[in-house]
Amino acid sequence: MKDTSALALQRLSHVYVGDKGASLAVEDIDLSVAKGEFVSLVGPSGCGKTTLLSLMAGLFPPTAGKVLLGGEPVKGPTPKVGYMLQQDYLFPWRSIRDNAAIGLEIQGSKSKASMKRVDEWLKELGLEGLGGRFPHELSGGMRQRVALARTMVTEPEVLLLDEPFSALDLHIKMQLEDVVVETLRKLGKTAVLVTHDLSEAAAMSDRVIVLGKNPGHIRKEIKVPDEIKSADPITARKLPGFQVLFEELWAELNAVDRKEGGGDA
Ligand SMILES: Nc1ncnc2c1ncn2[C@@H]1O[C@H](COP(=O)(O)OP(=O)(O)OP(=O)(O)O)[C@@H](O)[C@H]1O
Repeated sequence: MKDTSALALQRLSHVYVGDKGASLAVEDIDLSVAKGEFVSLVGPSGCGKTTLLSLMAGLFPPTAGKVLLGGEPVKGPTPKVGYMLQQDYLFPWRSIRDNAAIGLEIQGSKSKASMKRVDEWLKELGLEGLGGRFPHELSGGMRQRVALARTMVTEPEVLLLDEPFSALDLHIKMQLEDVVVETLRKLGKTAVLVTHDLSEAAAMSDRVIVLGKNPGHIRKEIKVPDEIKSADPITARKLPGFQVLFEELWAELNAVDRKEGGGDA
């Protein structure tokens, strides 16, 4: 039967081979993400979160198992998947508008119509009138908005978010979490977030996957209650059930640490 999820990992394992021999990073991971769903991956350092995102993005093939995107095997990087990272990687010599258009250039789809889309995204993300400025003239939060515009302009189906807010001040980070959730919900996009911040995972997600390590594996899946996941992340944190959810995640991560000598969450 054809897999109908937006993104699926099936019996996925990955072994890194280097000078010091082979090491099993993740083993036997099964995960299905539905279209429009927001899933977070949390777990101790070294449990394989970035490895999983890289495999989802098709940056390298898994040692065993499959990654499916819309039911089709991922064979390499594809424009259907967008990536947002902790660093914004804006080019300092390019204007904000030209930075936001870089994905289009790489795809060879830069045109008058697609540049109109760039302008619309800059406006949508609160950057109207700043297209002619340069990255050094913008704050960290605004630069991450440009990075989000650059990603959204290429119209990916799935967004992979690798700690994109971790370098930002708390209130900027919370504002941006809201912007990302609102944008993805409006367009029905699918997202997978890697974060060390349990509050962020709880406030943004429909589902949180807690990973264990040695090798990386799925330890527990925690569904976010409806009242929390239907609120925006800032409001979600104020709801009575939020603390309960946070405590559940906290207890689970501490259990990983006790069992596996975890490292930072
Ligand atoms: N290129 C590589 N070569 C060899 N081993 C690697 C490589 N990349 C990652 N690993 C190992 O694979 C395991 C998973 O690493 P990964 O970076 O995916 O974990 P992580 O959960 O993202 O960690 P962190 O939270 O610290 O970013 C670790 O044991 C790591 O040392």
